[in-house]
Amino acid sequence: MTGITIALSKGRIFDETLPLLAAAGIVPVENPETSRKLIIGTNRDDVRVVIVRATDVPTYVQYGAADLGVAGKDVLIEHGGEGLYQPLDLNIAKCKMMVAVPEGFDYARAVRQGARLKVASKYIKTAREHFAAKGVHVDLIKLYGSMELAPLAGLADAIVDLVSTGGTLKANKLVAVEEIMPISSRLVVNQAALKLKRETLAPILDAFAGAVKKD
Ligand SMILES: Nc1ncnc2c1ncn2[C@@H]1O[C@H](COP(=O)(O)OP(=O)(O)OP(=O)(O)O)[C@@H](O)[C@H]1O
Ligand SMILES: O=P(O)(O)OC[C@H]1O[C@H](OP(=O)(O)OP(=O)(O)O)[C@H](O)[C@@H]1O
Repeated sequence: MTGITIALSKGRIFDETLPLLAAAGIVPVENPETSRKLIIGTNRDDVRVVIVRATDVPTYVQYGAADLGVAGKDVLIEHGGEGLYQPLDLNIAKCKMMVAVPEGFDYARAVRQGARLKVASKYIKTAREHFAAKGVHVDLIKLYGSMELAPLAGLADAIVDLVSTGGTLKANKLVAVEEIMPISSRLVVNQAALKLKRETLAPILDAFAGAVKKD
Protein backbone atom coordinates (compact mmCIF):
# COMPACT_ATOMS: atom_id res chain seq x y z
CA MET A 1 0.00 0.00 0.00
CA THR A 2 1.68 3.17 -1.14
CA GLY A 3 -0.99 5.55 0.15
CA ILE A 4 -1.74 6.54 3.72
CA THR A 5 -4.21 4.70 5.96
CA ILE A 6 -5.57 6.48 9.04
CA ALA A 7 -7.24 4.48 11.84
CA LEU A 8 -10.06 6.24 13.70
CA SER A 9 -12.90 5.14 15.95
CA LYS A 10 -16.35 6.49 15.24
CA GLY A 11 -18.02 8.90 17.62
CA ARG A 12 -16.08 11.57 19.46
CA ILE A 13 -12.63 10.65 18.08
CA PHE A 14 -13.82 10.74 14.45
CA ASP A 15 -15.82 13.94 15.03
CA GLU A 16 -13.03 15.75 16.86
CA THR A 17 -10.35 14.64 14.38
CA LEU A 18 -12.28 15.99 11.37
CA PRO A 19 -11.07 19.60 11.81
CA LEU A 20 -7.47 18.38 12.13
CA LEU A 21 -7.82 16.30 8.96
CA ALA A 22 -9.34 19.32 7.22
CA ALA A 23 -6.29 21.37 8.20
CA ALA A 24 -4.20 18.76 6.38
CA GLY A 25 -6.50 19.03 3.34
CA ILE A 26 -8.12 15.64 4.04
CA VAL A 27 -11.91 15.28 3.94
CA PRO A 28 -13.56 11.84 4.40
CA VAL A 29 -16.24 11.24 1.78
CA GLU A 30 -18.58 9.38 4.14
CA ASN A 31 -19.76 9.61 7.75
CA PRO A 32 -19.17 6.36 9.70
CA GLU A 33 -22.29 7.06 11.83
CA THR A 34 -24.53 6.58 8.80
CA SER A 35 -22.39 4.37 6.57
CA ARG A 36 -21.73 0.70 7.36
CA LYS A 37 -18.45 0.87 5.46
CA LEU A 38 -15.30 0.24 7.47
CA ILE A 39 -12.97 1.70 4.86
CA ILE A 40 -13.83 5.26 3.98
CA GLY A 41 -12.27 7.16 1.11
CA THR A 42 -11.25 10.79 1.28
CA ASN A 43 -10.98 13.64 -1.19
CA ARG A 44 -7.38 12.51 -1.69
CA ASP A 45 -6.78 9.37 -3.76
CA ASP A 46 -3.77 8.47 -1.60
CA VAL A 47 -5.49 8.74 1.80
CA ARG A 48 -8.14 6.46 3.34
CA VAL A 49 -9.66 6.09 6.78
CA VAL A 50 -10.32 2.74 8.47
CA ILE A 51 -12.98 2.66 11.20
CA VAL A 52 -12.06 0.45 14.18
CA ARG A 53 -12.93 0.15 17.88
CA ALA A 54 -11.18 2.81 20.00
CA THR A 55 -9.18 0.11 21.78
CA ASP A 56 -8.05 -1.40 18.46
CA VAL A 57 -6.51 1.78 17.00
CA PRO A 58 -3.02 1.22 18.56
CA THR A 59 -2.99 -2.39 17.30
CA TYR A 60 -3.72 -1.40 13.69
CA VAL A 61 -0.97 1.23 13.79
CA GLN A 62 1.51 -1.01 15.65
CA TYR A 63 1.34 -3.68 12.93
CA GLY A 64 1.34 -1.16 10.07
CA ALA A 65 -2.21 -1.97 8.89
CA ALA A 66 -2.70 1.76 9.45
CA ASP A 67 0.09 4.33 9.17
CA LEU A 68 -1.39 6.66 11.71
CA GLY A 69 -4.30 6.86 14.09
CA VAL A 70 -5.86 8.75 16.95
CA ALA A 71 -6.18 7.10 20.37
CA GLY A 72 -6.96 8.19 23.94
CA LYS A 73 -4.17 8.20 26.51
CA ASP A 74 -6.29 5.68 28.46
CA VAL A 75 -6.21 3.27 25.52
CA LEU A 76 -2.50 3.85 24.85
CA ILE A 77 -1.53 3.07 28.44
CA GLU A 78 -3.47 -0.20 28.40
CA HIS A 79 -1.99 -1.13 25.00
CA GLY A 80 1.57 -0.37 26.09
CA GLY A 81 2.55 1.74 23.07
CA GLU A 82 4.96 -0.80 21.45
CA GLY A 83 5.87 0.11 17.88
CA LEU A 84 4.13 3.45 18.13
CA TYR A 85 5.56 6.91 17.71
CA GLN A 86 3.41 9.39 19.66
CA PRO A 87 4.44 12.81 18.38
CA LEU A 88 1.45 14.90 19.33
CA ASP A 89 -1.15 15.45 22.04
CA LEU A 90 -4.19 16.52 19.99
CA ASN A 91 -5.98 17.98 23.03
CA ILE A 92 -9.29 16.38 21.96
CA ALA A 93 -11.68 13.91 23.66
CA LYS A 94 -10.67 15.35 27.01
CA CYS A 95 -11.75 13.82 30.29
CA LYS A 96 -10.23 12.50 33.52
CA MET A 97 -9.38 9.03 34.73
CA MET A 98 -10.89 8.82 38.20
CA VAL A 99 -11.62 6.53 41.13
CA ALA A 100 -15.33 6.59 42.03
CA VAL A 101 -17.34 4.98 44.81
CA PRO A 102 -21.01 4.85 45.86
CA GLU A 103 -22.29 7.95 47.67
CA GLY A 104 -21.83 7.35 51.37
CA PHE A 105 -18.83 5.02 51.06
CA ASP A 106 -15.95 6.49 53.09
CA TYR A 107 -13.11 5.80 50.66
CA ALA A 108 -10.49 7.82 52.57
CA ARG A 109 -11.29 5.89 55.74
CA ALA A 110 -11.14 2.52 53.98
CA VAL A 111 -7.73 3.45 52.56
CA ARG A 112 -6.49 4.70 55.96
CA GLN A 113 -7.57 1.45 57.58
CA GLY A 114 -5.72 -0.58 54.96
CA ALA A 115 -8.89 -2.28 53.73
CA ARG A 116 -8.63 -4.56 50.71
CA LEU A 117 -10.82 -3.01 48.01
CA LYS A 118 -12.56 -4.67 45.09
CA VAL A 119 -12.11 -2.36 42.09
CA ALA A 120 -13.81 -2.89 38.73
CA SER A 121 -12.39 -1.30 35.59
CA LYS A 122 -11.73 -1.54 31.89
CA TYR A 123 -8.35 0.09 32.67
CA ILE A 124 -6.60 -2.63 34.67
CA LYS A 125 -3.02 -1.50 34.02
CA THR A 126 -3.76 2.11 34.96
CA ALA A 127 -5.67 1.02 38.05
CA ARG A 128 -2.96 -1.44 39.14
CA GLU A 129 -0.22 1.20 38.86
CA HIS A 130 -2.30 3.84 40.64
CA PHE A 131 -3.17 1.71 43.66
CA ALA A 132 0.32 0.17 43.85
CA ALA A 133 1.84 3.68 43.99
CA LYS A 134 -0.55 4.57 46.82
CA GLY A 135 0.09 1.32 48.65
CA VAL A 136 -3.61 0.40 48.55
CA HIS A 137 -4.45 -3.30 48.38
CA VAL A 138 -6.92 -4.04 45.61
CA ASP A 139 -8.52 -6.95 43.85
CA LEU A 140 -9.00 -5.80 40.27
CA ILE A 141 -11.98 -7.01 38.25
CA LYS A 142 -11.79 -6.56 34.49
CA LEU A 143 -14.90 -5.18 32.79
CA TYR A 144 -15.47 -4.09 29.20
CA GLY A 145 -18.07 -1.37 29.80
CA SER A 146 -20.73 0.14 32.10
CA MET A 147 -18.31 0.23 35.02
CA GLU A 148 -20.79 2.38 36.94
CA LEU A 149 -23.02 -0.63 37.43
CA ALA A 150 -20.40 -2.67 39.30
CA PRO A 151 -20.71 -1.05 42.76
CA LEU A 152 -24.51 -0.84 42.44
CA ALA A 153 -24.77 -4.54 41.65
CA GLY A 154 -22.38 -5.52 44.46
CA LEU A 155 -19.56 -6.58 42.13
CA ALA A 156 -17.04 -4.03 43.41
CA ASP A 157 -16.43 -1.37 46.10
CA ALA A 158 -15.01 1.14 43.65
CA ILE A 159 -14.44 1.73 39.94
CA VAL A 160 -11.75 3.35 37.83
CA ASP A 161 -13.37 5.08 34.87
CA LEU A 162 -13.36 8.15 32.66
CA VAL A 163 -15.29 11.17 33.85
CA SER A 164 -16.15 14.21 31.79
CA THR A 165 -19.28 16.08 32.90
CA GLY A 166 -19.82 13.78 35.90
CA GLY A 167 -23.34 13.12 34.64
CA THR A 168 -22.95 9.33 34.44
CA LEU A 169 -21.59 9.09 37.99
CA LYS A 170 -24.38 11.31 39.32
CA ALA A 171 -27.11 9.34 37.56
CA ASN A 172 -25.83 6.21 39.28
CA LYS A 173 -25.31 7.73 42.74
CA LEU A 174 -21.54 7.51 42.57
CA VAL A 175 -18.94 10.13 43.50
CA ALA A 176 -15.42 10.67 42.23
CA VAL A 177 -12.92 10.46 45.07
CA GLU A 178 -9.54 10.62 43.32
CA GLU A 179 -8.18 11.87 40.03
CA ILE A 180 -5.65 9.48 38.52
CA MET A 181 -4.71 11.53 35.46
CA PRO A 182 -6.06 13.91 32.82
CA ILE A 183 -6.86 12.18 29.52
CA SER A 184 -6.76 13.44 25.94
CA SER A 185 -6.15 11.79 22.59
CA ARG A 186 -2.80 11.45 20.84
CA LEU A 187 -1.70 11.07 17.27
CA VAL A 188 0.01 7.70 16.90
CA VAL A 189 2.25 6.83 13.96
CA ASN A 190 3.73 3.52 12.85
CA GLN A 191 7.48 3.79 13.34
CA ALA A 192 8.42 2.09 10.06
CA ALA A 193 5.89 4.14 8.08
CA LEU A 194 7.37 7.31 9.49
CA LYS A 195 10.66 6.45 7.78
CA LEU A 196 9.29 4.84 4.58
CA LYS A 197 6.49 7.33 3.92
CA ARG A 198 8.09 10.39 5.44
CA GLU A 199 7.44 12.61 2.40
CA THR A 200 3.68 12.06 2.53
CA LEU A 201 3.37 11.83 6.32
CA ALA A 202 5.43 14.85 7.36
CA PRO A 203 3.07 17.50 5.88
CA ILE A 204 0.07 15.76 7.52
CA LEU A 205 1.82 15.69 10.90
CA ASP A 206 2.81 19.35 10.51
CA ALA A 207 -0.75 20.37 9.61
CA PHE A 208 -2.11 18.50 12.65
CA ALA A 209 0.47 20.19 14.90
CA GLY A 210 -0.52 23.60 13.54
CA ALA A 211 -4.24 22.94 14.06
CA VAL A 212 -4.12 21.64 17.65
CA LYS A 213 -6.15 23.87 19.95
CA LYS A 214 -4.33 25.00 23.07
CA ASP A 215 -6.25 25.34 26.36
N1 LIG B 1 -17.09 11.15 28.35
C1 LIG B 1 -15.99 11.40 27.67
N2 LIG B 1 -15.64 12.67 27.37
C2 LIG B 1 -14.53 12.93 26.66
N3 LIG B 1 -13.69 11.96 26.19
C3 LIG B 1 -14.00 10.70 26.45
C4 LIG B 1 -15.16 10.34 27.20
N4 LIG B 1 -15.23 9.00 27.27
C5 LIG B 1 -14.17 8.54 26.62
N5 LIG B 1 -13.41 9.54 26.12
C6 LIG B 1 -12.16 9.43 25.33
O1 LIG B 1 -12.54 9.10 24.00
C7 LIG B 1 -11.96 7.84 23.62
C8 LIG B 1 -12.93 7.09 22.74
O2 LIG B 1 -14.11 6.85 23.47
P1 LIG B 1 -15.30 6.00 22.86
O3 LIG B 1 -16.44 6.16 23.80
O4 LIG B 1 -15.46 6.39 21.42
O5 LIG B 1 -14.74 4.54 22.86
P2 LIG B 1 -14.93 3.39 23.92
O6 LIG B 1 -16.35 3.02 23.92
O7 LIG B 1 -14.30 3.86 25.23
O8 LIG B 1 -13.98 2.25 23.33
P3 LIG B 1 -14.32 0.79 22.77
O9 LIG B 1 -15.37 1.00 21.71
O10 LIG B 1 -13.05 0.29 22.19
O11 LIG B 1 -14.80 0.03 23.97
C9 LIG B 1 -11.60 7.15 24.93
O12 LIG B 1 -10.53 6.25 24.75
C10 LIG B 1 -11.23 8.33 25.83
O13 LIG B 1 -9.89 8.71 25.63
O1 LIG C 1 -18.82 12.21 32.98
P1 LIG C 1 -19.65 11.92 31.77
O2 LIG C 1 -19.76 13.14 30.88
O3 LIG C 1 -20.98 11.34 32.11
O4 LIG C 1 -18.85 10.87 30.87
C1 LIG C 1 -18.39 9.67 31.43
C2 LIG C 1 -18.80 8.50 30.62
O5 LIG C 1 -18.24 8.59 29.32
C3 LIG C 1 -17.58 7.35 28.99
O6 LIG C 1 -18.49 6.44 28.48
P2 LIG C 1 -19.02 6.43 26.97
O7 LIG C 1 -17.98 6.96 26.03
O8 LIG C 1 -19.55 5.09 26.72
O9 LIG C 1 -20.26 7.36 27.08
P3 LIG C 1 -20.63 8.70 26.34
O10 LIG C 1 -20.27 8.50 24.90
O11 LIG C 1 -22.10 8.83 26.60
O12 LIG C 1 -19.83 9.80 27.01
C4 LIG C 1 -17.13 6.85 30.37
O13 LIG C 1 -16.87 5.47 30.35
C5 LIG C 1 -18.25 7.25 31.28
O14 LIG C 1 -19.23 6.26 31.37
